[in-house]
Amino acid sequence: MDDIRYADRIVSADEVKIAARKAQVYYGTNHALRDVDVDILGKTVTAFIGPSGCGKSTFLRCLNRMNDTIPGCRVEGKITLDGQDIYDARVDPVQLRAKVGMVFQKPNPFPKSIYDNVAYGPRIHGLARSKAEIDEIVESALRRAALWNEAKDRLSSPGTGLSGGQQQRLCIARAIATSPEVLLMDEPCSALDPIATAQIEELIDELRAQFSVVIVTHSMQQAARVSQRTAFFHLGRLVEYGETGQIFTNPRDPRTESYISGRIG
Ligand SMILES: Nc1ncnc2c1ncn2[C@@H]1O[C@H](COP(=O)(O)OP(=O)(O)OP(=O)(O)O)[C@@H](O)[C@H]1O
Repeated sequence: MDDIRYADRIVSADEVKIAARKAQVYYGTNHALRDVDVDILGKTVTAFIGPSGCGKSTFLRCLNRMNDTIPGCRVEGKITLDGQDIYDARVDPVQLRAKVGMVFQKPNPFPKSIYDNVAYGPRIHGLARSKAEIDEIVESALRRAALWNEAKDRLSSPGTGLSGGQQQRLCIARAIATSPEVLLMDEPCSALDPIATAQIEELIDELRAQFSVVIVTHSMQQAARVSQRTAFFHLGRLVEYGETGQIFTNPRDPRTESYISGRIG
């Protein structure tokens, strides 16, 4: 892949983790997302912002083929992970989702113990040969999700018994237990209070040392706090994509300017 020339800098093809070219999404006859071209970089937090219904979550779900599970939804164009077409018939979506994990808006732990929530992925993907190895993965994922201290004495208690913020960190631990390369987060803090939100934001910043993180958020303050790159979507199109500081202080497109100054949205 050739290097990519942006207005603000040249990005080496090695830095690109996920690339989309002319991505389209249809829900039946509704052409919800049009001609999206974007390069998501490795070890970077990328925020997707834009008014309600502009297609942020739809595009996020393209990146690990979660749209496959929606009846009537069709994706066209090309999306690659490390240069490999993720929509190729040979790609197993379950394996893909182990590499491109996802955390949803509402914490959704399985009705299982805290331990089993985290051990689930490594077990189904055969990532451990012994109980001791699974124990290690569970501890390490809970530590990285900043939940170990609160959970270590109650690993066999139900995950659903945790507070909302703890449940969301459990879902992050579950997603990172399979050692993904990319973590997709769809408004991960919208159901949380300010303290839990701050904990998740701190965690996102730490996770970027290991993963590419893509976060959909309605909060421009959150996008400005946690991300290095921001993509602004409007009416099913990617209008502008660049360094977060530039998007918020010096947007190039008038639609981005209107949105960040509160005139549309
Ligand atoms: N499961 C679905 N079935 C049918 N249409 C859908 C589905 N999900 C989204 N859409 C449509 O696709 C378009 C984009 O929606 P999407 O949820 O991706 O936007 P969004 O920017 O994430 O919105 P919000 O910020 O409100 O979550 C909308 O027209 C929406 O009605």
